[in-house]
Amino acid sequence: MYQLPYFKLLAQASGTTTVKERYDIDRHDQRLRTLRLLSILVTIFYFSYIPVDMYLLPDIGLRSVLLRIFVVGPLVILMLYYFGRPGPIRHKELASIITVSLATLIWCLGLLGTSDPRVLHYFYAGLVFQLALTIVLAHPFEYSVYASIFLCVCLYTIIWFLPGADAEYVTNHLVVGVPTVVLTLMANYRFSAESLRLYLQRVNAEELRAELALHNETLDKLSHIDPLTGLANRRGLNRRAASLTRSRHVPDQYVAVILIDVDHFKAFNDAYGHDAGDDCLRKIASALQGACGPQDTACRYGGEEFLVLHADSSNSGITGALLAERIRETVAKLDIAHRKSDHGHVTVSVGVCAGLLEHDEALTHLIKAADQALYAAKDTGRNRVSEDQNGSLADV
Ligand SMILES: Nc1nc2c(ncn2[C@@H]2O[C@H](COP(=O)(O)OP(=O)(O)OP(=O)(O)O)[C@@H](O)[C@H]2O)c(=O)[nH]1
Repeated sequence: MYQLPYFKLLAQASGTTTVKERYDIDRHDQRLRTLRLLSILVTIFYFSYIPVDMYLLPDIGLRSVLLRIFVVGPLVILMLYYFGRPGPIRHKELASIITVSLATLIWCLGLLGTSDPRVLHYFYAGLVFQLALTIVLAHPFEYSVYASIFLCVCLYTIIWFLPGADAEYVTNHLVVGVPTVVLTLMANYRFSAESLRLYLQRVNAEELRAELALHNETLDKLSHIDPLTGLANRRGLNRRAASLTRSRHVPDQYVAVILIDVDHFKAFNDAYGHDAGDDCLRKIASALQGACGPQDTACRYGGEEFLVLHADSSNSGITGALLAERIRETVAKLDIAHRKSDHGHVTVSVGVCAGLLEHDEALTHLIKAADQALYAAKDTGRNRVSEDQNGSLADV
């Protein structure tokens, strides 16, 4: 069977629930705020008609005042109280529809007591209730349809009991009434469908934004990680160094830069193949991480070159030179066979330089010095640690 697009959208699944349920929950506060404000405005409008009653139909003026104040008044207070209670927004919207419908019924019953024929002109004001329901309060379309049917039954039943009403008068009234009901319901349908469409658009945009943020986070992580070893890459190192430089807790961060280069790695690749070379780099990377403390950052600095940024802010007493020696030993203990090495297994040469990370360029200077120390370690036989001590090199 054909279903209006608005109802089709409402019935669609949204996660574990339907769009309708999610729409009602997500928009509860906003819809309640609007409902409360508009209900108060419609009530003021309703009560402002008391002088009109008294002027047009003085014989029922008092009855009108009493009905409006002592019957509709408490109904409105009850409705506003109910708005403040926890509960689904649809129940609150239903409560406001019932209030308007009862106010219409009470107004109609009030008019029944008059013998003044001018009541027929005034009865057109009954259609204002229709406007309030469908356009001003702009309830969900399905509720507006039910309420409109109730209003029509109410108005066009009572009309026959008004003084002077006949078939011709009722026909004239219908000529205005029917288009009012149909057109305001059409407008209400558009409001309901449009507000649901906007809501869904916003939900989609939010979901896309969250997805994008997640992708960005993953991309950010990937861009700071070396894919072969899983260690930080140069970008990751720079970020860590920048965070140390700007650390407020340690104004002048004392660090050691430890540069590690695999010895005779070209020969290793030539002897065992590139895949075995990759595997060797992965093993050395995980050995590095094992030797480092939680404050240290191990990164793959280049092809077969690694760098550890040692920041001993917890004052454990482990100096850069000590850590460098530990790294050298750990790699040697891996005992990765290397028949082209004098030692028979893979070894590393290490250069160390310690200093203050007081500004952004400090890291570059420390790396240069550590690199000099690394050259010295290579030149003096490899498989050793060499330390740069303020420009002069020393073996550890
Ligand atoms: N398997 C593998 N090899 C790499 C990778 N990156 C660089 N290499 C190789 O590492 C080797 C480095 O060689 P060299 O710079 O000559 O240094 P070396 O042979 O280690 O000699 P020394 O450093 O003087 O002891 C080159 O053969 C590169 O191809 C990598 O990601 N995987």
